[in-house]
Amino acid sequence: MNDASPTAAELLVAQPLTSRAFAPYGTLIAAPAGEGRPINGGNAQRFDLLDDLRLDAEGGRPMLALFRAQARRFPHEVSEMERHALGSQTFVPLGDKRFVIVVARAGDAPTSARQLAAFVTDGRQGVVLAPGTWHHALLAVDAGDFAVIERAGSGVDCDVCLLREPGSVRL
Ligand SMILES: NC(=O)N[C@@H](O)C(=O)O
Ligand code: NI
Repeated sequence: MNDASPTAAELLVAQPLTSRAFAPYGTLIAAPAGEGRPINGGNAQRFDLLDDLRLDAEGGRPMLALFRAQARRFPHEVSEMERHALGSQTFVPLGDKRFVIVVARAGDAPTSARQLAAFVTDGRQGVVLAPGTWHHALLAVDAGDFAVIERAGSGVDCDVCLLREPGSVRL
């Protein structure tokens, strides 16, 4: 008889998103401090943020999508993760909209929620998920629109894994 007590389901606590903590999974997007480069006769400032979005592998093309997300209820179940092996996926809130991002490093599929990390944005931050980073589908804290930039190609670039040991994530 197996006398090992069943392990309690992992409850992930979403940590404030920082560049350093998110580095294994991708890139944090935030408006830089200070002034941008004056453009348009000084009527605007330009901030060049990223020029390495990985979107063209195997004939891929950049896709700009709009996700009109409903607010999720937290704690939220985490039992299914996905990855886009051929391209990055970028999420940028339109307006002050927080979201939770649950991730695992690219590579072998995670099997347990214990292998995951969870972050919550400050409402203005966005993220670029590096190609192959395992992640939960968008978990909006605040309902609203998100600009999403990803690779569009001939096939569907989305591998899904079901966690043998699921968990949940809370704010
Ligand atoms: N399904 C879809 O387009 N969205 C996911 O890739 C996601 O990460 O939210
Ligand atoms: Ni995705």
